[in-house]
Amino acid sequence: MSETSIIKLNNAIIRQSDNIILKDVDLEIERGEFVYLIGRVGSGKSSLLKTLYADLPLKEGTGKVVGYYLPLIKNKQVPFLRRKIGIVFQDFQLLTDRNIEDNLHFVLKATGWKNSNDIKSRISEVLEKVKMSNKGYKMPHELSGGEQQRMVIARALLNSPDIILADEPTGNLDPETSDDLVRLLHDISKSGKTIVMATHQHDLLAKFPARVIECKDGQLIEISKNKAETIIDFTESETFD
Ligand SMILES: Nc1ncnc2c1ncn2[C@@H]1O[C@H](COP(=O)(O)OP(=O)(O)OP(=O)(O)O)[C@@H](O)[C@H]1O
Repeated sequence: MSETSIIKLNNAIIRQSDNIILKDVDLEIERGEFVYLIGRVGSGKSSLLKTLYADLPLKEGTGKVVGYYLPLIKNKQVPFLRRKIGIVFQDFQLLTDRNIEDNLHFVLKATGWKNSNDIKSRISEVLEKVKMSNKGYKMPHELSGGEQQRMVIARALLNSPDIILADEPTGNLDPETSDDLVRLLHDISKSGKTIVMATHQHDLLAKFPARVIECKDGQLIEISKNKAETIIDFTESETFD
């Protein structure tokens, strides 16, 4: 693992139940990289992300994520790995019975924060990072889809993770709101965080170029290693519904 790589899988096989979803998986991602993960429905994007946060066990091949060796990770280590990884899904999973600040407070308490001043200032820091400082008092249902997703990102940032794994984070958003959210994720990555984002929205790849990896026919394929190559028009090459 190079000194700067934060995710590394070698010769990995990813299964769901007994079925092989991806094989011969070699993947190395550097600290601060932004990576799009594309591929058809059912091609294995979510399974790969789940492997990275140890929701799917890695039993074949090797893999290391933020210093944790996945094949031998113990159940009690998983929460510590997850603190270094912020997870953002398509469906916002804010607690609907409390306002945003209380949602964030709940997570900090659950992850060991005790001092109420520290908690308060961390909440304002993350709200500021997602440009939602003035909306912390709102209930989730009082926010738009894009705003809720920003709050989910704020929550993912609470414990200063090294990596953000985003699975279709723009899936429920209109195009303009999607652009804003992806712009935000790119800004976050510029601050040194690694972002892996699964998406079907290929227009985003051209608008906000970055490395692209595709899950295809049971394998991971490097489509473009660097930003410049991303300017390919993916929308014309294939439709990934
Ligand atoms: N819990 C599970 N048990 C068994 N098979 C599963 C499970 N979850 C996913 N699969 C199967 O694994 C394959 C890969 O699914 P996965 O969700 O990783 O694909 P994906 O690329 O993320 O798809 P999508 O674009 O629809 O989110 C699919 O064939 C799916 O049916």
